[in-house]
Amino acid sequence: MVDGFKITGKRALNGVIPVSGAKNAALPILIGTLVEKGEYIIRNVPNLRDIRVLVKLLEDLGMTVEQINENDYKIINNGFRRNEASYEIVKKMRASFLVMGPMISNLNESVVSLPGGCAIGSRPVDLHIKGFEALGAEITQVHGYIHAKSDNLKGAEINLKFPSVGATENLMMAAVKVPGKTIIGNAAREPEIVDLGNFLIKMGAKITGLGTSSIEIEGVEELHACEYSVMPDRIEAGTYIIASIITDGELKVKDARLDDLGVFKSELEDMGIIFEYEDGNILKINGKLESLKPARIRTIPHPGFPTDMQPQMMLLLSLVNGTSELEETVFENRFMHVPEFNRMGTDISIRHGVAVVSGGLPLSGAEVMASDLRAGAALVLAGLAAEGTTVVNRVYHIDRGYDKLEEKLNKVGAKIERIKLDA
Ligand SMILES: CC(=O)N[C@H]1[C@@H](OP(=O)(O)OP(=O)(O)OC[C@H]2O[C@@H](n3ccc(=O)[nH]c3=O)[C@H](O)[C@@H]2O)O[C@H](CO)[C@@H](O)[C@@H]1O
Ligand SMILES: C=C(OP(=O)(O)O)C(=O)O
Repeated sequence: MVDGFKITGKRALNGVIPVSGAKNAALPILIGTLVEKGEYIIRNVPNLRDIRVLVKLLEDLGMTVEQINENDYKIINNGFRRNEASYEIVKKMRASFLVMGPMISNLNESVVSLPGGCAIGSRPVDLHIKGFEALGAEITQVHGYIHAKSDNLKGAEINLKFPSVGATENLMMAAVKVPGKTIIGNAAREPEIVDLGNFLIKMGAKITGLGTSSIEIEGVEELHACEYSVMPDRIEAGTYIIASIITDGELKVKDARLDDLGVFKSELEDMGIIFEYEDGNILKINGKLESLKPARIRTIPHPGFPTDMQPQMMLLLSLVNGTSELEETVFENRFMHVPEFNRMGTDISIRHGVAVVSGGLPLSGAEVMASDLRAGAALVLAGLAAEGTTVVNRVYHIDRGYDKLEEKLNKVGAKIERIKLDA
């Protein structure tokens, strides 16, 4: 049996929904505590399945992890206990592969399992590996594991073929203690990279160019532990912004930083949404679903439209009158939600990597299946907007990345019940 959500649709949502710490910043920052010995306090960590998996991995590598209260962790790094990150843990979460950067910088030899693909794409790690090699690591691959010898690293100029978020983060963590200057060209510019970089700078790292496509790192011999608070989750915020638009009532979102969402803000404004901040950090979202215009959007790395908002955006577009188009350019297989949406009454077809959405049809509740994290979140949104009852199966995908999703939505008027279902 697995957990599912039973959602009663068409309820008005009112009040303020809070945004938790960002999964995609908390994961690399917690992994960043492997870079140097000491006692760290990491605050605003979301309560997620992925965080629990990572804590197991950090403990397995020798760290002492104490959850001092719901969202704050103390991590004591007294050095690595072992030099291998096993498949058993890495297979559960791709971000675990980011331990390789700190391992390479601290251990002469290390072994990390290859993460494997997932529903949205094959997701290779060749760019991470090429970068480590440029820093002087000797890499071999045996039985699904990457073995690295890294006793003689030095700064290098690395040009990424694609601005990979994970490769940029892994290479930053590998390079901060490597002698000499490392330049990461065509680096990812996502806000989570900036958050990780600021954490490393707080530890004493010398990094410039964060948020640009050229990151320069001047290696230092030693860093020090620090206290750090993780940024708010921009994808969670975007998901609740869409929840607000597609439901009746006046749902506001607390700690939604629109600037972190790249062109998401201007795309919604072009469709007819007007954003307004109240009391500094409460976002009010104005605009009637019936009067919004359709859109043509393509996902591209930040500051382009975020791929992690694509399924939720598609759901919104399916409720807007007219024909919209959504092109996915970051992951080759991120349209698994389309047949599930269509089971609920949407008219979406995929032509050459572009989803063509004939919007404005009413949704009716159905039994649907989450294939991955954001597809799952988008199906919950569909359930909120649909007539009748929707049952979303396999919500373990959603639990990976949304802190208390049903609890937060129920507090503002939704009716979502966690139930047990056959997988
Ligand atoms: C934990 C985390 O932060 N996850 C985010 C991170 O994933 P992740 O770090 O895995 O995403 P990347 O930016 O690395 O991947 C983007 C694209 O590059 C390809 N690629 C990547 C690395 C590589 O070595 N070779 C290669 O070909 C991938 O297959 C994918 O098609 O950024 C993605 C893109 O914004 C987001 O959707 C994920 O939510
Ligand atoms: C794809 C995502 O995450 P991950 O890289 O952890 O699979 C996501 O957050 O939407």
